[in-house]
Order: sequence, then C-alpha cells, then structure tokens
Amino acid sequence: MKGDLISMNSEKYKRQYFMPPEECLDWARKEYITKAPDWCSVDLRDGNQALIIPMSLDEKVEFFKYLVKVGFKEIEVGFPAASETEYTFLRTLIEQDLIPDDVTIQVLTQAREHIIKRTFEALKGAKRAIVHVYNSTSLAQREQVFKKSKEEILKIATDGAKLLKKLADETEGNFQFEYSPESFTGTEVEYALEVCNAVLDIWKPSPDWKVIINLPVTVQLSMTHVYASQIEYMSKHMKYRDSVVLSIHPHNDRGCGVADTELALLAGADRVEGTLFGNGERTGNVDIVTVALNMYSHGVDPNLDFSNLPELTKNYERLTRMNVYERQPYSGKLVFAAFSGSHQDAIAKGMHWIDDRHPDYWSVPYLPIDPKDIGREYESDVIRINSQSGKGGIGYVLEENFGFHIPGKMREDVGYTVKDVSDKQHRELVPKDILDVFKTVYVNISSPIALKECHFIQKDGGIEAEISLEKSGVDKLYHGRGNGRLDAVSNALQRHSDLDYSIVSYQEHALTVGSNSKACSYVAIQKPNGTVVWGAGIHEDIITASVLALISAVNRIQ
Ligand SMILES: CC(=O)SCCNC(=O)CCNC(=O)[C@H](O)C(C)(C)COP(=O)(O)OP(=O)(O)OC[C@H]1O[C@@H](n2cnc3c(N)ncnc32)[C@H](O)[C@@H]1OP(=O)(O)O
Ligand SMILES: CC(C)C(=O)C(=O)O
Ligand SMILES: [Mg+2]
Repeated sequence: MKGDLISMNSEKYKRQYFMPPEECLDWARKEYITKAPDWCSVDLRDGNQALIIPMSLDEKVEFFKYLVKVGFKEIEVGFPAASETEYTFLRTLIEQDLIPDDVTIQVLTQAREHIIKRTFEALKGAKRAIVHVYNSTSLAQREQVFKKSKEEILKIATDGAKLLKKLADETEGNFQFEYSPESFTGTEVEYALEVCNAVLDIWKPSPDWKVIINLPVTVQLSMTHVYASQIEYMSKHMKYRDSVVLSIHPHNDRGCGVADTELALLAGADRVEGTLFGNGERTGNVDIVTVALNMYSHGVDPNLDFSNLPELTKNYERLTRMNVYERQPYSGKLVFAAFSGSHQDAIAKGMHWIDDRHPDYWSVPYLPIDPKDIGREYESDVIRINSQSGKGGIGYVLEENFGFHIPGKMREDVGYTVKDVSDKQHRELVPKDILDVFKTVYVNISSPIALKECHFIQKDGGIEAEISLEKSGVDKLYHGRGNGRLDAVSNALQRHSDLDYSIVSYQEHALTVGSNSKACSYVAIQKPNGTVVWGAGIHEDIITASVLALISAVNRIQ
C-alpha cells in the first residue's frame, strides 16, 4: 500500500530492452574467460566527453602516452569534428609522429556527411586508423529524436558506411572501419542485426581486412544475462562473422559494466572498449583495469600492464580532475586494506604460509591478487589499524615494520592495548603510532624501579646476581641466587620487596629491522591471583635485555 509520504512510483517504468528471438545460452555453460580480448581505450573520447572540463591538448598528449605505456594497441583518440582541441590533438599525434608502429588510433564520427568529411580531413597523413561511425537505432531514439522509420534509420547507417568507403578510397592511409548501432541495448535485436548486416554488405570485409562491429551498452537497461544473450545472438547470426571483430562497449548505469563485459566475452565478443577506472558518460564506461585484473586473478594474462597502478591512478586523477573511488576494485585506496581483526589475522597467517612454503601460486585469504603485483604495499595498503583490529594484525605490523616477534600470548595483550588507544582517540593508527604505544607501555619500563647495573657470578652450581636498582631517587644493591641469570635477578627482586610472582614465559630474539645490534626479550610474570603481566626489554646485551623485560613486567604490576 502506498503511503502519503511515498513519492516513488515504479508503475511509471517498464522494461526497455528486447530479448533475442531465440534462446541464446551457450555463454552460460562457459566458466571463465580464457584469453584476453582486443582492448580499445576510449578514455580520450568517451571518457573525455564526460569530464566537467575536457582535457587540454597537452593533457591529452600526456594521457595518450600513459595508455601506450599500459599496452593498449587500439586507442580512440577523439571525435575530431567536435572541437578545435579534438582536431588539433589528432593532427599533433600524426604530425609529431607520436603514434607507435604497433598502436592504431581510432576516431569517432556520427553518420553525417559533413562530420565524416571533417573526420577524414583530420586523418590526413595517418599511416593507420580505425574510423568509427555510429548512428542511434533504438526504438526510443527512432521515435523521439530522429522521428524516422526503421528503413530511414538503416539508411543513415548505410549512407554513412558508403561515405566512409568512398573517402577512405580517396585518402592515403590504411583504414579499418567500425560501425556501432548506438543505443543497441534499447534496439530490437533482430533489427540491430539487420542494420549491422546491411553495413557489412557495403563494406564487404574479409579475413585480411576485418571490420569492427561494436554493440554498445550505450545505456544499461537490463540484467547482465540479457546482454550476454543479445551478444550471442548477434555473434551467431552476423554475416561475414569470420571477418568481423565483434566489439562491446559497456556503460555502467546499473552498476554492471564489468559483469556485462565478462558475460559478453563468454558470449562471443572479441574486443572491449572501455576506460581506465571506468570514467565515462554518466556512471561511466566499463573499467578496463577491473576486467583485466579479474582475468589476471584467474591466471590469464590480460596483455595490459598495471604493475604500477598507484602511479597510473595519480596521473589519471591529475589529468582528468576526477577521483578514483576508495573502493574501486584494485585501484581504490582501501581495496586491499583490512582493518578488522579476523581478516588481519587470516591475512598475516596467509602471508606466512606463502613465505614458509614458497608455493608457486597465490592464495591468501581476503586478497584475491597479490597487491605487490600492481604496485601496492602490504605495509601501508593491507594491514591497517583501528579499533576494529586484532592481535594478529597489530603483531603483523610490529613484526613487518620493526622486527618484533611478539610471543602469541603477549600479542593478545598488546592488541587490546593498541586498539584501545585507537578507540579512545577515534582515529587510525599508523605503524609509528603502534610502535610508540608498544614502547611506552611495555618496553624498558623504568618506573618505579630502574635498572642501574647488574653482575653475575657462577657459584656452587648456580648463578648469583647483584643488581643495582634505583627506586624513588635512591640506589640500592640487591642480591639473589637462581638456576639461571633471570631466575637469580627475579629472586633478588622478590627477596627485597613484597613482590610475589612467578615467571611464566620468557622469549628473546635479535632485532633485525632498524638496529641489527640489539636484542629484544619478552617476559611474562604471574601474580598469585593468576593475573599475567608482560614486559619487554631492548638492549645491546641479551642478558640485560631480559632483565629489563622482567623489570618492565614488575613495574607494570605495581
Ligand atoms: C553515445 C555516445 O557517446 S555518442 C558520442 C557523443 N559525443 C558527442 O556528441 C561529442 C561530440 N559532439 C559534438 O561536438 C557535436 O554534437 C557535433 C559537432 C558532432 C555535432 O554538433 P551539432 O551539429 O551542433 O549538432 P548536435 O550534436 O546537436 O546534433 C543534433 C543533430 O545530429 C543528428 N544526429 C545525432 N547523432 C547522429 C548520428 N549518429 N548520425 C546522424 N545524425 C545524427 C540529430 O538527429 C540532430 O539532427 P537535427 O539537426 O536534424 O535535429
Ligand atoms: C559511440 C558509441 C559507441 C558510444 O559511445 C556508446 O554507445 O556508448
Ligand atoms: Mg559510450
């Protein structure tokens, strides 16, 4: 029942897409994408046309170079008839010989005579180019924008195709053609096929001169399986199929750009047009970084190099004035970050498992790929500490950054201490903060008792300790005897005070990070009521480190 306050009304909507006329579900039986498609970046065209401030000439040149560096072999560089900058950019690429031999540029034009002519003018001197022509074919565009019949819309496409052929014949250069029935997802599938086949009949492609037919998700109107079925239908029924590169161009209106791309590849698509980080009209074009790295995580080489994704992200943000969302797959600042304790624990154990067993494949819980492969750092990107964190993650930070191998039981104690600081201060703690907390609370604690000196002699099969301690500004000597040095010191301490405890844990190791000449010891003492208190000591001398750890624990009792 609709209440007075509800102003949304789903009844005003109906589905605007068209299912293919026969069942097309072969794609559903395929499990994963087994080889990289041909990639075409449309950052400099579709991405650029969606920016608040389109890129300047210099910015486009710089962006083009990054796309080449990433490994794109086809790059849609613009809509040369759109503006002076677009035109000049294309001329700059050609005249300054900025296009590598293994890269083909692509330009977009509407199927309108003067725009196609202007496009060919802009292409003069290009050794090679893909000329991409489009017109809208959807029911909505036919009825509302063009007010033309199906036959008239088909004629726009075929007239455009004829003009491309004519001008390409008259212009020096190696031209490949691409046709897009724009707004394909709102077009009756059989009609889209008829238009594409009519264009192909004009171009008459061959295996040596293939034509690209691009079936865009201009606007995402359906669930992903519908698009997959549409692509499968088009692939099965398209004429000259062996001479056609079947391309897709998903947008992301329903948030399914990546899913559409992946299922369309299963359904027979050969080529993907998209952008870095999913920039593009409205909700964007498909994010090629995500599709490529999804493939990579399945063990398939995407043929694109994202090994320094943080740098690419930074340059992209600078040049487009857009922000990459923190949770954008692979590239977002937080996408490898684990704040929560159980995730951190599993990641830390997984990383040790990888290190210890040296497996030749990656498998770490919560990390679908190795962050290092794309230039991310475990230390700063993965384990991040706040009040949701746990002993595993906090111990991992202290170990990886500062070399402390804190005993398992002590980790729990340190974990609660550290997360409590984050909780009270209501902020994330960086590794240096965590080190500060650890040192302030546990290490070389010298109040109320401070160690001044300590000497040992071996006597009558045991060890005698003489320790000089300062308490309340007064130095005093204490003597004790035990089986070992620590035992002797502990007995000295207990004989001359009202302290009552027993040592229940002792561990030590060399500190290999930061200072390689120091040792760290950890001591746990237990009071008669069962309470366990930990202390740590750091010193050049391993014995002194252990005495400092004991005194730290004793001081923490008081
Ligand atoms: C889905 C996409 O991303 S498609 C790419 C869209 N990108 C852009 O449009 C960016 C660049 N575009 C431009 O700079 C301009 O639109 C231009 C230079 C191409 C054309 O500008 P203008 O001549 O001012 O016309 P405008 O863009 O308003 O186009 C409207 C006319 O083109 C027609 N038209 C639009 N697309 C097409 C097409 N693909 N084929 C044929 N005619 C078309 C419209 O029906 C309309 O015709 P009308 O004048 O008879 O009413
Ligand atoms: C020009 C076409 C391919 C386009 O950008 C779209 O349909 O989204
Ligand atoms: Mg588009």
